[in-house]
Amino acid sequence: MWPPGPPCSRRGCFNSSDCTRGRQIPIETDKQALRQQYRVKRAAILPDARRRQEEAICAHAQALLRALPINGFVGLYAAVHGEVDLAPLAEALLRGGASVAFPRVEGPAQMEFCAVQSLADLHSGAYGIPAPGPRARVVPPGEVAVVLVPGLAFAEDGTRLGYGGGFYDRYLKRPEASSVRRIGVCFVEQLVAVLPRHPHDVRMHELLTERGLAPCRW
Ligand SMILES: Nc1nc2c(c(=O)[nH]1)N(C=O)[C@@H](CNc1ccc(C(=O)N[C@@H](CCC(=O)O)C(=O)O)cc1)CN2
Ligand SMILES: Nc1ncnc2c1ncn2[C@@H]1O[C@H](COP(=O)(O)OP(=O)(O)OP(=O)(O)O)[C@@H](O)[C@H]1O
Repeated sequence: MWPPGPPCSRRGCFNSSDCTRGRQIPIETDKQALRQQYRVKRAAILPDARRRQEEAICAHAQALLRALPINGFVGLYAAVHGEVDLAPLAEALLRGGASVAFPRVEGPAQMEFCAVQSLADLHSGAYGIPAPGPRARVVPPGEVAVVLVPGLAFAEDGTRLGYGGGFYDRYLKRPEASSVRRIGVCFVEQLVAVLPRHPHDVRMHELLTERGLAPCRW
């Protein structure tokens, strides 16, 4: 910056007043800025590339789930706001007779996974997201074998940035959910080296992108 503005207020720092060295940025502000940044990044993926990437992600997921002896439910999600659309995977799993569950927001702080037999069982729910209706059976977390988790961004260590409701964190922190295999799902554009992490943030075991499944290093 020229001419130089007022000096940085930090003692011993000779930079100008827009210097960010040594400033304690609150973690929430940081997350909000990152949410906006990754919403924009995800929206910038062109339709053709997105279709190819989603096809690859669904194919990797299907191969993975076919190879697993799954006794229990696969927790999916109904994509919104440009999340990776797993509908073809959901259709294939349901056709193959797998037990499939989708999240339903139960209140300001709680989410449950509920059993569905068909994608037609999903109706507009909280936040306008398609969700199982009120009569759908709640699957106890202990019966959920694996959950595919959407996010705005994921870090290499499995830290996830969601929309800020804390629903997945609260769900996955429940002691009955401790054995659920947690797989974050995103496009490679949403991968980041590090993300801010709160003590309540529950990390993913693996990340699934169009490149395949990668374990998270904790
Ligand atoms: N597909 C999907 N289903 C899901 C979630 C999710 O992240 N994705 N959830 C995960 O927790 C739960 C719903 N949680 C949500 C929490 C906050 C907002 C929210 O505040 N949305 C903003 C806009 C977000 C954006 O445009 O990026 C809003 O409505 O103003 C939405 C959903 C359950 N179902
Ligand atoms: N286990 C928990 N117990 C109590 N509060 C929690 C817990 N997990 C998250 N929260 C609350 O939820 C809020 C949002 O958390 P965070 O910013 O990590 O959301 P997110 O993971 O991005 O959102 P989402 O899971 O809905 O996509 C936090 O400010 C925190 O108060």
